[in-house]
Amino acid sequence: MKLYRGLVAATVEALQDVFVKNRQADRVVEQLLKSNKKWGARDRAFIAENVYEIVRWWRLVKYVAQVEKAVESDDFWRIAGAWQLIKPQHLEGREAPESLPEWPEFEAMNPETIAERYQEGLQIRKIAQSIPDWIDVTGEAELGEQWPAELAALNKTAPVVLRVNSLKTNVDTVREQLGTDITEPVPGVPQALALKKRINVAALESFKSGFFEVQDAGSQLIAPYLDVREGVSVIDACAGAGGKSLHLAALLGNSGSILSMDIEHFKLQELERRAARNGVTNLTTMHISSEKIIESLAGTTDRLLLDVPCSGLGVLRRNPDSKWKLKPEFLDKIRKVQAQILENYSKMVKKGGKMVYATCSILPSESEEQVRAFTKRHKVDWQFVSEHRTSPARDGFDGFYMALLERK
Ligand SMILES: C[S@@+](CC[C@H](N)C(=O)[O-])C[C@H]1O[C@@H](n2cnc3c(N)ncnc32)[C@H](O)[C@@H]1O
Repeated sequence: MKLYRGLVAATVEALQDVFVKNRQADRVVEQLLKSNKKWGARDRAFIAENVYEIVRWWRLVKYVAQVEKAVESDDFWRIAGAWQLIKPQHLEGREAPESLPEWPEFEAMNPETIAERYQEGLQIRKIAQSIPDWIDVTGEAELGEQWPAELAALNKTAPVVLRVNSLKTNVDTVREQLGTDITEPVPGVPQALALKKRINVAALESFKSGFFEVQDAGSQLIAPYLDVREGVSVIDACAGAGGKSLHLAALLGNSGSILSMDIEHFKLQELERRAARNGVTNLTTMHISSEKIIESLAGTTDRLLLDVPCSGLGVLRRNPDSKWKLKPEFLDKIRKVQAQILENYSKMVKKGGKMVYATCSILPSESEEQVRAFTKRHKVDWQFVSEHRTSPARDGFDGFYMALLERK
């Protein structure tokens, strides 16, 4: 395989944006690819793949390239070069150049030292699995023996999964449209279709017509967990851009009502666009501009979804850069926010109504323990019904937690 200087330079530029300018990897790649119309499909795939792979394996590649702290352009070139050399051993089916081109940036690089450093790095879990010390310590403390398997699974590339929109079509029709050779059903997740081959789904007419949304299979288990029945009222209080609100609307067949709320107004605007595309007619949005809004809705809803903000440690497969950006202080802070949301927002549920508390975290401290603490404080008015976890290691889904509670 031949390395092209322009493509490696583009990869280096993107990595600098992610690690020096602290920008989000998916935005950086999207913008970069838009900026050069001359790149063909293979060039684009090279840049996107290499940027995401290096971001995912950042600690390991830095170790191999002997870069302590990547600051200068030279550091990033060395990292990109080292990745080219270790990639075929590290990931199945990846091509690599036989040796690095004789570019000035690669002059001081010795392939033998790189191979030795790679073998050394593999002996140390936090380097081999490319994870910051504090996350490794937290994961082990909270998950014990299960941590190494989850950690390894979180470093795999996530599959693209679609949720077929039952308001407009059905799974068989979408399968036929996209091709039975590139789609497969996901056992236990009735509206899900996994893609066997990566395609640009957003460009498809069937996507633009609202026949499906992109949503991980684990995430697709959350809306059904709320046990909605035709005609009920639902509040989705941390609705974001509405992945689960849209699913709830489909489960309700547009009956009843859905109130989608969030503290970020721009996310609700995106939700409204998606709702229109999906043919949703039973949904309104409300921006949470103050706690008073929550108080004013006390005792008004049959069902409440609290898909709370969290560390995102269950979805690292999709957002590998977040492991480098996440800080322990944020985790402490977000646990307090989760407890407050559970405490204050649960008041919106009617007596006899139900609530789901959900996270996309693999950590019990953001999930099971929050629910245990809440039900302990609310023995009189809340009943724990059930809980479920999806596991990247066990199911191949993202790591979600969901608990169902009933108000007495
Ligand atoms: C896990 S995301 C929600 C994802 C969304 N439910 C979906 O399915 O696409 C959590 C959301 O909670 C919102 N949020 C953060 N703090 C909040 C608060 N105090 N009240 C309501 N929403 C909040 C964030 O803006 C974010 O959109």
